[in-house]
Amino acid sequence: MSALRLGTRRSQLAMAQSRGVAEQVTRLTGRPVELVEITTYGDVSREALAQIGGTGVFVSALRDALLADEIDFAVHSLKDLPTAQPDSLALAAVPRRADPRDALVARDRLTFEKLAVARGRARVGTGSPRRMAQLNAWARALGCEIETVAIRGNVDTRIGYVRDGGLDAVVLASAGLHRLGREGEITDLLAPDLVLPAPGQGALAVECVASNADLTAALSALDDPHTRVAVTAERALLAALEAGCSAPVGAFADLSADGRDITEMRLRGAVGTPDGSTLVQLSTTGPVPGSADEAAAIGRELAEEMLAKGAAGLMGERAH
Ligand SMILES: NCc1[nH]cc(CCC(=O)O)c1CC(=O)O
Repeated sequence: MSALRLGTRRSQLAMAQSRGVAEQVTRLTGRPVELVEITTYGDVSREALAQIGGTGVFVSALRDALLADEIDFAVHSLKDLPTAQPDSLALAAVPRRADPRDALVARDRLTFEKLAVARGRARVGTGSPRRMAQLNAWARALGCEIETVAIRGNVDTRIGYVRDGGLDAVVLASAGLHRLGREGEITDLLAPDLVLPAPGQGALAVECVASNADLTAALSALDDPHTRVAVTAERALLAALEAGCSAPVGAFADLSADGRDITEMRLRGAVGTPDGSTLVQLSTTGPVPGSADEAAAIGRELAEEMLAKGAAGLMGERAH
């Protein structure tokens, strides 16, 4: 059988994610998979992610390769995927989500609280307005101030800022550190009560052309329906706020189990100013939605409530 061509970015994280999905595809479908490396604008640009638009920069080159039939399928970090799905491409699978939380990598193995109170204005590296807003709000609640410093670069580069003493800490997605085998660097996992992750954080998206029904069906073997429902609600919230992945929006849907059965979904959303002076945070709990459409409706409803509480004014420039 001919190998399926899996397009992947060249970064260590993308390669790790793609290798993991390739193994799963081979295990579940019996088809061999070969990796095809693609360079994206997000990988070569030195501009701050927020300035080049954030939404979609890592994704569009892989999608172009799909539509040009240079590859058969692609794996994206779901949080980097624009909320509008093009008709020509199918989101064939959302595999079971890894840890959705943000992780702190701090000097002297400090937690966020210890770091924030340890000295005046701890320097915390993150380029994400969402993380800035919530970390600054948390510091304010502790009666301290931190200095958030915009950084970019791969995981090694970011951790390097702490190693060389330039920063007191950096914040990264726990899932990414786990996928790279760097989870030992984590000194604190940030509770979603205090720092809501980005919509879709920790989840992957497996995409192929919509016209390839056989491949779409084969890849759907990797789909985790609970993860799909949760991230659908989170992304619908983001879309209804008309915000992009570089907006200061956090969203997290957790499904709670009653014994073996998953019965309830709680969706939380947050939007704030990067300085943390204002934060709108709302949540809703109800029965687990029975379909993606129902999940999306819950996300949109919560977004409407957030907008009614002033969320729009907190998002600054609308991304796309
Ligand atoms: N924006 C870059 C990005 N996209 C996905 C991840 C991590 C893995 C994930 O969230 O699934 C990261 C790095 C980070 O936020 O630390």
